[in-house]
Amino acid sequence: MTSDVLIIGGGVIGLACAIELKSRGANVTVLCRDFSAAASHAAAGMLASDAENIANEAMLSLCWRSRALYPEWTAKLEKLTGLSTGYWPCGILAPVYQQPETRTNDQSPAYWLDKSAIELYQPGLGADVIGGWWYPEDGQVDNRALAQVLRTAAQSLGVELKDGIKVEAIAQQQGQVIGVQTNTGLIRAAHYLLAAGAWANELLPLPIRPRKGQMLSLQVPEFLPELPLTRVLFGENIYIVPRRNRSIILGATSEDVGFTPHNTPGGIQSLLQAAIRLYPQLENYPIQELWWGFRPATPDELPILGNSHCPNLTLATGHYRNGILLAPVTATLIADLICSQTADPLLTNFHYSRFQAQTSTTTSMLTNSANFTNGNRTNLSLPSSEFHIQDSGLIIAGKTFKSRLMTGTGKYRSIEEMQRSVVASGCQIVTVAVRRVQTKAAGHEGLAEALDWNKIWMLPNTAGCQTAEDAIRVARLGREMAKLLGQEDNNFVKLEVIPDAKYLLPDPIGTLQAAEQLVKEGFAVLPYINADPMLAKRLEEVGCATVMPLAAPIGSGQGLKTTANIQIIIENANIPVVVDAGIGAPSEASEAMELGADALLINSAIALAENAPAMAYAMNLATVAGRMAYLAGRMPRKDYASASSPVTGTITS
Ligand SMILES: Cc1cc2nc3c(=O)[nH]c(=O)nc-3n(C[C@H](O)[C@H](O)[C@H](O)COP(=O)(O)OP(=O)(O)OC[C@H]3O[C@@H](n4cnc5c(N)ncnc54)[C@H](O)[C@@H]3O)c2cc1C
Ligand SMILES: CC(=O)[C@@H](O)[C@H](O)COP(=O)(O)O
Repeated sequence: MTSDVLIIGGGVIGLACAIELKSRGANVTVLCRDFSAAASHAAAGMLASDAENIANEAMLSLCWRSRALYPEWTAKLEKLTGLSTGYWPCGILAPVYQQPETRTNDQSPAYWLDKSAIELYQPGLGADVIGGWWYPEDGQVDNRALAQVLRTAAQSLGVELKDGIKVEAIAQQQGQVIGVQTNTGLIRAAHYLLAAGAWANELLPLPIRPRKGQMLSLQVPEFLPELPLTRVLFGENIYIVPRRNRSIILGATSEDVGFTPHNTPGGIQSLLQAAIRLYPQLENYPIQELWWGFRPATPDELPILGNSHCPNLTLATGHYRNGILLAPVTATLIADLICSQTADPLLTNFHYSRFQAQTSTTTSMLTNSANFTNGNRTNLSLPSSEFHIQDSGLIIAGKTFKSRLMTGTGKYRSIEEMQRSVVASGCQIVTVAVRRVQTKAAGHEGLAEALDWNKIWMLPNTAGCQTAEDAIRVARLGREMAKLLGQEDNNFVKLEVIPDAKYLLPDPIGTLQAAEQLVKEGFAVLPYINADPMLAKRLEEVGCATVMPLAAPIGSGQGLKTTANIQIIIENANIPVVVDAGIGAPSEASEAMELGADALLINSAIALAENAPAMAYAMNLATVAGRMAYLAGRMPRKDYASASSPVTGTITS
C-alpha cells in the first residue's frame, strides 16, 4: 500500500492533521504504536492561551489562532461523529496568594479581581487567596473525548488508522524519505509527517525530551446536585479543571525524569496539597483515577512545525504544554504546507533549524557511530554514504547515546589495553563492577580513574551479588560511585542477581524484586536476565529502563543461543532490548542487531581476543552493520531459487 501522506503518531496532532489532509483530498495513513499511550490522553485539556502568560509573541499568536478555531472545529467534528468533545469555553480563573507583579503579556484580555470580587465569582476559594485574574476567552476541552472523536472522524472519512505499528526508523536516500521501517516491515508513501510527540527524537535527532506530568481526578460527590466549579482554576503549581461529567481533573507535576512511568506518592501529595489549599472542599471528594503522561518538550518550549531537511518529510511535534490547544491550528498550517506548499509566515518561528547549532538532523547513523571517539580519534574509515537510514541512536531513560555497543572493563591484560579497546569500540557506555572497584579486586585497581567519565557514561553493575538485598545495597553504592566520579545525575544500574557460580545464570525472582525496589528509589534499572519473554515483560511493567537478555552464559563466547526467545522479547518490548553476555564474534554481534536488538553489551569477546583493541573495532563495525541491516529490511527467505538475471530475452538455438 502506498498512501499520499503517512503520519507517524496518532495523538491529537497526528489525528487532527490526518483529518485536515484527508478533507483536502489526500490519501492518509496514520501509524501509531499505541493510540492511548499518548500525552493527548494524559492532558488536562485546558485551552489556556491567556492564563499560560506566554511571553513569546509568535507562540501567543499561534495559541490565539488555535483557540479561535476551536468552536467551529469541534462543532464540525461533533456533527460528523455524533459524539461530544466536551469543548467548553468556560474561562479560566487564576487566583493568587500574593500581590502579582505586572503580567508578562499585557495583550490578553485579562481582568483583575480583588479578594471580594473573586469570592463572589467563585465561592469557596482558600482563605489566603488575595485576588486573581479572570481570562474570559480561555476554556477547556475533554482531551480524552477529543482524541476519541478525532479517531472516529478520521475513520469515517476514510483515513487508514493502524494501531500497534511502531516506526523504528525513517529510511532516506538521496535527500528523500523512501519509507519507514516498522515492526511489520517497510511502509512507503509520497509524503511523511512526523507527529510522534515526546518520542520524536527516537526517529530524528530533534531536541525533544519527555517532561513527565502526574495527574489525578476527583468526583463531585452525589449529594451536590450542581457543579461546584464551572470554570478552570489555574493556581500556583496546580490547576483544577472541572468537567461537565462531574469529574474534576487536578494537574500537574513537571518532572525531568525521562520516560519513568508511574505515579509517585510525592507527586500526588504535592498536587493534593496545592489543590486543597486553593479550593479546600476538594479534601472530601472521592478520588477517581491517577495517571501520568509525557509532554513533548523542546529547549525553548515552542513546537517544531514545518519543513524538515527532506522535502517529503514534514514535522509537527514538540507541542509541550499546549498541544491540545494547538491541534486545530497545527492541522491547518501543516495541511496548507503539504497540500498547497503554502507556508504561513508564522511557521518560520517554529522551524527545526533554530536548534541546528546544537544538533544536526542530517548526520547519518554511520557517521555518528564511526566518528564517536570518546575524545580520541579512532581510525575508522567507513564509507560516507548517502544511502544511510536515519537513526537517532539509543535512548535509555531519556538519555540518548549514538553508539549501540556497551562494553565492560574486566578480563583485560592491562589497563592500557582496556583504555585502547574502549576507544576502538566507539562505545559511550561502559559497565563497571561496583564491588570489584570498591574492593580494588585484581585488575580493578585504578580502574575508576582510568577512563574519562566526562565522555563515557558509567553503568555501575551489581556483579557478585547473589540476592536481591545485596544487589539493592550495591546499586546504591554504585550511584554514589558515579557521583564521586562527577556523574551527579547518573541513576543507571545494571542489575545482576546471580546465585549460581557455574553458569552465572541470573535469579529471575531476585532480579524482579530488586528491580521493583530500585525503580521506586528512582534508579534507571537495566536488568541482566535469562532470555525469558514473560520476565522481560514483568520487568518492563515495573518500570525498568531496558531489559538485557543473555545470548549465552557470561564469558562463554558461545554466541546467540537464545535467538527465538530474544526475538519474542524484541517483538513485545516498549523499552530498549540490550543483548548481553555470551557474544563471541562480530558475526554474532551483527546477528543480534539484525534481529532488532537495540544494543549489545560485550566484554569477554573483546578483552580475551588476541588483539583486544582490533576486536573492539570489529565489534563496533558489526554493531553498526547489524543495525543498518535491520533498518534496511532483510529480504524474505524463500524455499526455492529465483534467478537474479531476467529469464526472458535469452538467445535460443
Ligand atoms: C500531564 C499533562 C497535562 C497536559 N495538559 C495540557 C493542557 O491542559 N492543554 C494543552 O493544550 N496541552 C496539555 N498537555 C500537552 C499535550 O497533551 C501535548 O502537547 C499533546 O498531547 C501532544 O500531542 P502529540 O499528538 O504531539 O503527542 P502524543 O499525544 O504524545 O501522541 C504521540 C503518539 O505517537 C505515538 N508514537 C510515538 N512514537 C512512535 C513510533 N515510533 N511509531 C509509531 N507511533 C509512535 C505514541 O504512541 C502516541 O500515541 C499536557 C500534557 C501532559 C502530559
Ligand atoms: C561486564 C559484564 O557486565 C558482563 O558480565 C556482561 O554480561 C558481558 O558478558 P560477556 O563477557 O560474555 O560479553
